[in-house]
Order: sequence, then C-alpha cells, then structure tokens
Amino acid sequence: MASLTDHLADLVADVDAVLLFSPTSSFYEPFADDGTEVVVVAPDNDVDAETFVELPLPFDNVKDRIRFGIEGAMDADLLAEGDEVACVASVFDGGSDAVVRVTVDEGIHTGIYDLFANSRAEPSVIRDVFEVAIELGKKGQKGKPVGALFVVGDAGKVMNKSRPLSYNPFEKSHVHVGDPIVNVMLKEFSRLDGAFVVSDSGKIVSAYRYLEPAAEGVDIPKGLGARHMAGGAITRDTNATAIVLSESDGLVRAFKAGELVLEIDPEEY
Ligand SMILES: Nc1ncnc2c1ncn2[C@@H]1O[C@H](COP(=O)(O)OP(=O)(O)OP(=O)(O)O)[C@@H](O)[C@H]1O
Ligand SMILES: [Mn+2]
Repeated sequence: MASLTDHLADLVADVDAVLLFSPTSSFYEPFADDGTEVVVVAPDNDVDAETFVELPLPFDNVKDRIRFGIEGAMDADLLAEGDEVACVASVFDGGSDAVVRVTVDEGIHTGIYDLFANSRAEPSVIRDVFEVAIELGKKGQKGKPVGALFVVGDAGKVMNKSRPLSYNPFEKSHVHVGDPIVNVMLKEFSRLDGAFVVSDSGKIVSAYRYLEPAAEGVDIPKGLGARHMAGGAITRDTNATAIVLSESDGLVRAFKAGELVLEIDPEEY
C-alpha cells in the first residue's frame, strides 16, 4: 500500500489551493484552519465557508463541475494561470470520494462561468439555449451548416427593439427551452431568418424577430456580419444575453453588455 499512499501524496503535493466541491461540514471543518488556501465550490454556502464560489448549476458531469469551479475561482481572483489545485469532489453519491489535480491555464477560462452565473436569465435557461446552439453547430441542419441567433432574457425590452419578419409560431404557445420537442422545433426554425427571443425563465417568446438595436459604439470582431452585430448590439441596449451560432465559421459566440464574452468551437466542446 505504500506506493498508493505515496502516489496520493504526490497528487496533492505543493498545491496552491484546494477546491472542495459541495463538502459536508464535517469534511470541510478540518480544512478550514489547515494553512493552505481552501475554496468551497457549491450551489449554496451551506458550510459557511470563508472563501466560497457559487456553482450556478449542480453539473452531473464532474469534469464540467471542476471546470466551472476553477473558472469561477479565477473570476474571483482566487486562482491564476499556473496555479496547481487539488479538487476534491463527489463522483458517486457517497460524499467527497475523488481528488483531481489540475494546473490552471487560460484555456480553462472560456467565459462560460460568467455567462451562466451572471446573466439576467436563469443559469439553466442559458445552459439549455447554449446546448441547442452547440448541437446545431455540430450537426447542422440536414448536414448543412446553419446559423442561429438566440436572445435570452429581458424579453419585453427585446421585443420592443425588434419587429416580426413572419408569423410567430410561438405566439400562443407556452413552451420552454430544454423540452426535447422544443429543441427539435428550434432546430427546424433555425433555417429561417431572424432571431429567437427567450424569456428569463426560458419561455420561447418569438421566432423570426428582426432586431433593431442602435449599433453605434458596438465593438465586435471584424469579419462578423449582421447577425453578430445585431446580437451584440441588442445586449447593450437591453439586459439580454445573445448566443449566436455562425453559419460561416461554425463557432458559437455569446455577447453581454455589447461585448463578446465567449467563443467556442462546438466540435471541441
Ligand atoms: N438585425 C437582425 N436581426 C435578426 N437576424 C438578423 C439580423 N441581421 C441578420 N440577421 C440574420 O443573420 C443571417 C446572416 O446574416 P449575415 O451573414 O450578415 O450575418 P453574419 O454575422 O455574417 O452571420 P454568419 O456568420 O452566420 O454568416 C441573416 O440571413 C438573418 O437571418
Ligand atoms: Mn455572413
């Protein structure tokens, strides 16, 4: 057993910080006065940790959970590029049962933590829309690349700054993103022009909206066209978040407050 114990000791040797994912109080307390920097990452700060990073969603996938925790800790200036961290998490349901050592690098910091945690719409709504965009980007529509523009949150204001291009198929419906049937509809309608408007709670308010935000002063990367310009600009005029799939380069981008905050290749997500 000596070699296993040695190996485990190596795994946590010289770390700059320990991230405890949803620890119980009895697990957390011995760490609290241990000397190393301890960060509790969880949906709520149930253990009254001094240093706490909120997980906007529970994340069943442990890799996602760890990435979000690290990104959240980077946003809070608790971790920086080059830091070595030991992440203690629960993979099964039996409490903290796994240790994962991670070297923090800027590649982990995609902007997704801020997007999920600090958008006006609910984190699960942002996630569901984001997943539709990623899936559309991976598969396209019947094998052909498609573009799509989703404007999420602050829907009343977004509707005031846009006009219909065609009849709204969601006019009298009460459907929400995340429902499997709705995802099929969103993909189907993505072949047509304009934007989808989604409320803070995930209700699909409209398809086929032509956005008419004031575009002056919006600083989006060169080479992106009208869809991205409109998506970026509407987030400066309102508190919405825009999630845009580009038909031409296949990337998914997100805009908040008029700025590009995330750029992801669906094939690598
Ligand atoms: N103001 C707008 N509001 C809603 N949708 C728009 C707006 N402007 C353009 N679009 C949609 O974006 C589509 C693509 O336009 P364009 O090629 O100029 O955008 P783009 O930013 O280059 O996006 P892509 O990378 O997908 O080509 C249009 O066919 C239209 O459906
Ligand atoms: Mn284009």
